[in-house]
This record gives sequence, C-alpha cells and structure tokens, in this order.
Amino acid sequence: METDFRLESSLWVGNKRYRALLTGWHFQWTEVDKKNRDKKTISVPVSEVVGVDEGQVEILPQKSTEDTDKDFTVFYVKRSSSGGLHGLLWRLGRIQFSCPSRVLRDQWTQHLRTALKTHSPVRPHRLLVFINPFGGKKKGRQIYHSLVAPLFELAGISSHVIVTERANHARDHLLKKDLTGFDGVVCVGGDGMFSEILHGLIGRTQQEAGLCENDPSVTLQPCPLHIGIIPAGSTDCVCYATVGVIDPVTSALHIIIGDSQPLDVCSVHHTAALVRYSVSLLGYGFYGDVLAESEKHRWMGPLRYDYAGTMVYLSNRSYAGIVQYLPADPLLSSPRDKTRCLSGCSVCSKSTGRLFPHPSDSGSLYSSHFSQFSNDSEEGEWVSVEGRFRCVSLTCMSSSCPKSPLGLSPSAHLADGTGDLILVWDTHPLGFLKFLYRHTSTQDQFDLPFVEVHRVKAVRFSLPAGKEEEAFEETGGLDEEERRHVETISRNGSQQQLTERSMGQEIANEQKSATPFLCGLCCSKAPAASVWNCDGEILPFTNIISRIHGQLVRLYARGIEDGATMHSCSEENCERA
Ligand SMILES: CCCCCCCCCCCCC/C=C/[C@@H](O)[C@H](COP(=O)(O)O)NC(=O)CCCCC
Ligand SMILES: Nc1ncnc2c1ncn2[C@@H]1O[C@H](COP(=O)(O)OP(=O)(O)O)[C@@H](O)[C@H]1O
Ligand SMILES: [Ca+2]
Repeated sequence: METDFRLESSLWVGNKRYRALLTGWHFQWTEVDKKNRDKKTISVPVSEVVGVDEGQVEILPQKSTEDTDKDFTVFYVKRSSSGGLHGLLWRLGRIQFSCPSRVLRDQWTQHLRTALKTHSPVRPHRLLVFINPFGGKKKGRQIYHSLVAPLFELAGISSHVIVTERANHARDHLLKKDLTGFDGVVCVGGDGMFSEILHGLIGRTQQEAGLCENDPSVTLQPCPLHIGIIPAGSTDCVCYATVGVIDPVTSALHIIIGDSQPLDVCSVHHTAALVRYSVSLLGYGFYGDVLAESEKHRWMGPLRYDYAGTMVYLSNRSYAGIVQYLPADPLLSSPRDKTRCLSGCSVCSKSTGRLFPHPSDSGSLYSSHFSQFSNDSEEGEWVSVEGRFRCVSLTCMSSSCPKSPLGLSPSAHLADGTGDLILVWDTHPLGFLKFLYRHTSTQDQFDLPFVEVHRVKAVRFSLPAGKEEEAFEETGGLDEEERRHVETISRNGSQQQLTERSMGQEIANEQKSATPFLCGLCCSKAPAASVWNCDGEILPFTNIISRIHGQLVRLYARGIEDGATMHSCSEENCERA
C-alpha cells in the first residue's frame, strides 16, 4: 500500500527549496540547502491533513484563493503545548508549495486527496450542530461562527446549525427528527448540553433497536453517530477529559479529521425506570449540594460553582446511606495503579474485545447480575457498606476539568466498561478540605484514611431503613410533575425517561430545599438526605441503581495526548519540538 501513494519531488516554499515526500501514511517536507543537505523536516500523518487546495489559499480574515496554476496549499494539524498538566493544543497549520509545472501540481493535489480518502479515518461530511446560546459565558454562537464554522467550511463539511430555544430542544430533536445523512452531532456548550445530545442519541438508538432502556439488565446498542463537543460551558469536563484541553479550535480539528474515542456511559435507574445517563459525575452529598446551591446563582455563570462549593463546604454536611457495588475485575486495572488513560490506552483497547465479544459469545456481559441482582454470579459479588458519607461519587472517566486537572479519579479509563466509585466517609472539616484541595494538584486524594475508591461495574445507593420517608418529608417528597414523570416512565418506557427542566427552573428550586446548605452552620436539624448530581442535573430520586455500559457512545476525540511521550510530538509539526 505504502508504495501506491509514494510521490517525491523537489518543490519550493517561498524562496526555499524543499523535498516533499508522500507515502501512504505520511506527508513530509524537508528543507534542502544550497549544497543539497537536509535541514528541517516536518512530517504530518495523512490522517492529520485537513485539506488540500489548488493555488495560494488564505483563510483569514476569510477564505481567499490566489489561483496560481503551479501552487498548492496544504492545511494540517499542528500541535503546541497547552502549558498545563494536560493535553496539547491543536492549530491549523498551512504550507504553500510552488511546483515547477502545473502537471506536477495536479499530481500532488490528486495524490494527497487520494491518500486522504484511503488512509484517513472516516471523516464527517455532514454534521448536525446544536448551539446553546446560554451555556457558560454565553459565547456559544460567537465561538462557533468565528472559530469553528470557517474550519468546517475549509474541510468541506456541511453543517446544519440549530441554536437551541429551550432546554431539551436538542435532545427532543435527536429523539424525533429525521437524522438521515448526518455523520455526527456537534454540541456547542457545556456538560449539560453534551448530556442532552447523549440522551437524544442513546434514546434514539435504543428506540430503533427496539430495546428498553428502563431495564438495567439490557445490553444497550452503541450509538452509530459520533458526538463532537465544542466547549462553551461552565465545567466542560467531558471535553477536557477526552481531548485534554478546553479549546474550540482543537476540538473542531478533532471533528474534522474524524477522530473516534469510545466512551463508557452509566445508566441510572430508580425502581423499574431509567432516570438518566451519566458520564462525568454521579455524585451524592457534597457534589449534589453544590449543584443544588449553584442553580440558584446561574446568573454568576461558571463562578457559581466556586461560590456554591464554598457555601456547601461551610455547611459541613454528611449523609447516611447504604452503598452496594459490584467490583470490576481487579486483575485488569485499579483506580490506584497511578496510570493514566491517554490516547491509544491499552486498557481501553483490550476492553473492546471483552465488551463486544463475538455474537456467538452469549449476549450480555452483565445480564447475569442484573437480571437477579444476585450474589452468586461468576462475575463477582456485590459488596455492601453503610455509614455516613461526605460524598459518594461515581464516574465513568477521570472527569478532569480545569478546576481539577487530573480529575475526580485520575486513573479512571474512558472506555474500559467500568466506573470508579469514590466513598468519602464522614470526617472533620479540615480532612474534607484536604481531600477537596488535593483535586487541584497532583497529590493523591485517595491517600486519606476516610477515602475509598473502587473500580466497579454497577452501584446501588439507598437510604437506611426508615430514613427515606423522613428525607422526602423534608424535601416535600416528589412534586406532582415528578410523580407524573415516574408514572409515565413505567407506562411508556424509554421516551419519557428525562425529567423536563431548564436552567433556573422551578423544580431545581424545590429540590434545593433538600439541601439547606447553611443548616450545618445555623440550624439545629440537618436534612437526612442530599440530592444526586447527575452530570449537572439534579435527580428527583435518592435510591438509585446504576450500571456502566462500556463504550456506548463515540466522540470525535482521541483521548489525552501526552506531549512528553507522544510520538508525533517529537516530530516537527509540534511547536514544542
Ligand atoms: C478547595 C478547592 C476545592 C476544589 C474542588 C475541586 C473538585 C472538582 C471536581 C469537579 C468534577 C467535575 C465533574 C463534572 C461535572 C459536570 O457534569 C457538572 C455540570 O457541568 P456544566 O454543565 O458545565 O455546568 N458540573 C458540576 O457539577 C460542577 C461541580 C463543581 C464542584 C466544585
Ligand atoms: N436555549 C436554551 N435555553 C435554556 N436552557 C437551555 C437552552 N439550551 C440548552 N439549555 C440547557 O442549559 C443547560 C446548561 O447548558 P450547558 O451548555 O451545559 O452550560 P453550563 O455548562 O453553563 O451549565 C443544559 O442542561 C441544557 O439543557
Ligand atoms: Ca470507564
């Protein structure tokens, strides 16, 4: 194959002579001095060539072409350091070659285009884009139109753009409208917006496959459409944990070249109904209280979480609960093994075969547990713990974000079919502060006597006997809408699984009464229950069952590129090299 695409010529870039070489997988150009000695080489994998155009092409301030008949322009991915603990920024590189003849120019452009088609991953041609105009600092529209749309245009991607008019607009569109012809769905917004896309696509896929999402024992069908995230939200955890930086241009380039990163998803059920899906954080106690408090202060934008975090910390709360979990195979990986899930992660790659065995390998990986929730399965035994917790968190991935560059569970994997359960037992306020503070550095937040972390396949949480009613009395119980919601799920199945709520909606306020955050400081009686924070949405139930579904969706991403060890970073298309 390599030789089919081999093309080597002497070309000019300005007044410098270059030897350009295209093999099957790489395009490289080497500056040659007057004595014919090689100087600097830049090598770009064909999969990272964004596009090829005849003539001298500029894209800023807008696309323009000077149609010289011996020139061609190549656009490609160029890396530079993000300067932080995390991944690499991607930028659009551009190089204009002059050929000795038009024939040679045409040969180069044709060969490059053929190589792109053959050796590039499946690139999107048509995308459905949802922009949340109110996410984060409310710059979603501006970010998309000024930074992303010109790149999509350059790459020949056509996009259908919908600016959302209400919460769940994107989710409902994906559940009901014709999606024929789209290769992927892009959300411009934060984790809440991503969650809408996730629910819409998972729901749609199960609907079409005739599967019931309510039953945790059902092996769900992976979604055929990829999801792209252009970060424009408050936490942007899913983007940060899968790309390594919060940068719209980097994310747009991952989308354009059709990168593909599978992602585990956790389904959350209450009695016999699906409540929601989660990828980043299913958190009870501290994180639930922070979300409930932050919703009252949405006007603060992303700062609301800092404010709410401080207030909730000061409220010094802990909650009683029973946590049961089904451990994952400890021989495969551990949340304390100090590894990181990086681009090309071997733990995740090995998981693919395990998660999707040959069709003849009888069906569901987990069905034996979930059909009976019994202890006698060969997959392992449920473990049960009871006590008072500062927080109980489950995450399918590291959940790193700018606030916590290594995340809630730094060694968690994006696509290994497991989640990490973090139990923080009740402790004195300074101990809990230490735990929180360690999230902001490289110190091990699990190396504390009141913290446990377990790699799991499923988790159940319930309030201790007699506590649930008490808790619901305090929260006012389920309101009418939530009662209707539960009834509808039980009757109608998958399509009604979500509670309808938008930013600042009343329901959130009612749930907030479940977390009178300052009671620890000023009231005599503390509430018996917190609420669940499910990727930034408050759940209307306390007793839940959750299960990890391995690699249920795919993102236009490739995991975090570690600049220090990356192969292509030693090449000169990396600005740090
Ligand atoms: C003393 C310093 C304390 C710092 C604590 C840092 C801990 C940060 C861990 C953050 C994990 C974030 C997991 C992601 C959650 C998002 O899904 C959710 C919704 O995001 P968005 O839609 O963008 O609004 N964000 C949160 O729940 C915010 C949690 C903030 C906790 C302080
Ligand atoms: N047009 C809209 N009006 C109101 N709410 C919206 C709209 N579009 C999306 N939403 C909701 O806004 C919530 C937060 O959006 P997100 O983009 O995640 O921003 P942030 O990260 O700031 O929370 C999401 O849960 C989503 O359902
Ligand atoms: Ca995982």
